Amino acid sequence: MGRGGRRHRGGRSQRNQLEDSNENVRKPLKSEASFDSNIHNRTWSNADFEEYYKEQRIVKPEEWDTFMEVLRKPLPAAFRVNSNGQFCDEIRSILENDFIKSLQAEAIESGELEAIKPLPWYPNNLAWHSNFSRKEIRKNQTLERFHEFLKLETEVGNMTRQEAVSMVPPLFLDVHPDHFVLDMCAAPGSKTFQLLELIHESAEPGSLPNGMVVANDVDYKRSNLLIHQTKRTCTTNLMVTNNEGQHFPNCNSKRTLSIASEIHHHPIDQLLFDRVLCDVPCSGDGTLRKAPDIWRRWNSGSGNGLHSLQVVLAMRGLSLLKVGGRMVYSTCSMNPIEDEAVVAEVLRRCGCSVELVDVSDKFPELIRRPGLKKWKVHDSSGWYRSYKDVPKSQRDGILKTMFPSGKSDKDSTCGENSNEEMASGESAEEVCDLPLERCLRILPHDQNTGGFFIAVLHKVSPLPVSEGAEDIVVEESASDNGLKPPEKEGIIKLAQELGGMGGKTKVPALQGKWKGLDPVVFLRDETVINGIKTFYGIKDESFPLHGHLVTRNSDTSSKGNVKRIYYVSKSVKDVLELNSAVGKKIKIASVGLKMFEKQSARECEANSCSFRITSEGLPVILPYMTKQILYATMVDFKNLLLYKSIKFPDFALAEFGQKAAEVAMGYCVVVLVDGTQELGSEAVEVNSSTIAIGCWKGKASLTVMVTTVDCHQLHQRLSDRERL
Ligand SMILES: C[S@@+](CC[C@H](N)C(=O)[O-])C[C@H]1O[C@@H](n2cnc3c(N)ncnc32)[C@H](O)[C@@H]1O
Repeated sequence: MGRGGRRHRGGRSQRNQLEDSNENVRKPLKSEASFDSNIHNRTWSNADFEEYYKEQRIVKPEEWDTFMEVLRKPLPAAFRVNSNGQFCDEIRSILENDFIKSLQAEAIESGELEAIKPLPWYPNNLAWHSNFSRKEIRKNQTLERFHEFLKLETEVGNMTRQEAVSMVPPLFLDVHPDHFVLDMCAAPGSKTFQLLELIHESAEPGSLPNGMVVANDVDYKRSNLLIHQTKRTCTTNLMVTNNEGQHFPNCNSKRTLSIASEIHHHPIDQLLFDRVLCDVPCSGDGTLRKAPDIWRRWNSGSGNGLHSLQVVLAMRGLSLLKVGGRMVYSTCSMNPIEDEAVVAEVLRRCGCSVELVDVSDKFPELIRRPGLKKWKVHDSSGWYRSYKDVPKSQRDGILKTMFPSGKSDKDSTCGENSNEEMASGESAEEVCDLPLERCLRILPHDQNTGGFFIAVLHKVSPLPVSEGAEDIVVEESASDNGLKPPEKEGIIKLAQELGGMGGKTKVPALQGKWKGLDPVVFLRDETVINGIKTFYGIKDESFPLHGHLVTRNSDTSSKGNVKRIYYVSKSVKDVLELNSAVGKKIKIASVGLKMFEKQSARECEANSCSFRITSEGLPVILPYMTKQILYATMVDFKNLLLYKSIKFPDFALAEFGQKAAEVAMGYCVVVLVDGTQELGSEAVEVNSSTIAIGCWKGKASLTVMVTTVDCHQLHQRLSDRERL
């Protein structure tokens, strides 16, 4: 059984928010309805924008008109087939063999060559581009079947709508299943979803990868979207946190990773990550085609205002990265102040310890441009070629790190070609001497997408002490905030250094309390754990529950206040165990996979276990269950999906009705047998194609515990299979 299939349930409104939320721009979420009604009143131009990017020469003059023309066109829809989804192959085949052909006529009518096509640079035909915008797909009658297909498969978690360019950063991160990955600014979670897919790649049903993903975002509401979105991956290897990325706390690790820790004789290892995705908040003008309201509010100040936050986020990412690890820095802005200037500053600060990786041979079908080496800085007073031209009055908003040389008038040395004064007294244009051409800029007219910027960084050695937060060990102590004085000083010093760049960086705020979030606690109630094990026939040696179950409620007393129990992988368990003290600083919004949910007392009459298995938990635990399993033929299975509740004598196969009547009251699993399996066999032969649903065995009937939309989708999929 895959992890992505048929377990998505969730309110319509939250789903809409997910789809509508501009994944890249910091702005309030808004409804699609208002987007549609306002779209015609919008101005699809901005003189300042045009002046700015002409001056920055992000495209050649002869390309300018095409660049602007494409920017004013609605963004074509793009979507991904979830690679861990149970029906991944079937869905890809429907796209390749059915929709490519059936939508062709419509494409020709609209003057396009093809209606949908796989993105050539995305592996295994799993990401698709449509030449129709999302609005066209919704409104066009001929596209109705395709729209319904997209809607249903997205709703049940088999597909994800995601901007094509937003799919790029995880690809360059090169994630393996045993990697510890930090997604620093993760919400609403499209890229986290991809990272989880990579972590789970090629895992057998029920086997959990060694790696994990920590998905962090400062915004609590947006984190909830992420939690909702990633639920469909059915992963036990995820921790969602709510910290400021630039102050992401140091955590303890069992691994002995850091050479630095030996050199500095640190008493404990610090948790460092194999991969870091630093997809920072940005001005977002690469998303103009999707969010045309940006035309109206665009100005050069937005990028300038975000530059220092972007630098400190990237620096913290690098300090949390293991030596030998890789970090991808990305924005959906085309602005060099948020892009190349940030990368250049990070490289300057890190010296030889960090390299900008040349990825020009990777994903060659992805059309990209090299990063800029020259750019200027602009504010409401005009253009500056060099920091020394910036009047004192403007130096609060314009920082030296925004310029290609990163130097102020004091530290600029004479004779460097980049800083020679022109005869007129005006500074010469600066040229950055770092290999910024290794960065990638994707422009909308390159391949009919949004705009995006990516830099791939490799950590060669520990960061210089002045920059590396990994050199600051944080341990709990009796002091009020848990920091020993010298270490506290270290953090303050770091913050001051970072703040010294002109940004408004504040000293890390230590969270003594959980600020509205219940603490994560390990479930130690033997009665509950043994009850679950006995009822479902789970053996600790095959699927350990002890130490892997957590709750969000500290009261696990017999009064039974625990309502939901989450299962965490070994990787997440280790991090949680070692950081229960640090946990006061990490705000954990969600951890692991919701595996068991409490039934109401009435539902549990005569039932020895008051916890049912959740839809998202079932694929993970099913291979290890030896009790409460029923095997149904296709007819009875489909009838269950269709009628939702069936009395025991009414099943097509009397033997199945009989078995259903005999199983213990409460939650049970109905597995579809493929004709070769014995109806009465004890253990489930689970493989990636096993189809199973959770049901409730009552006094006289069996009732499915799956949402209507999931039942509908599964019924349709099985009917399609029978037809073929
Ligand atoms: C470009 S969006 C991230 C998109 C996300 N990676 C995805 O693929 O869905 C930037 C995110 O950064 C978050 N953010 C802003 N400031 C932050 C900070 N200081 N630390 C962590 N996250 C921050 C915003 O809430 C926003 O969700």
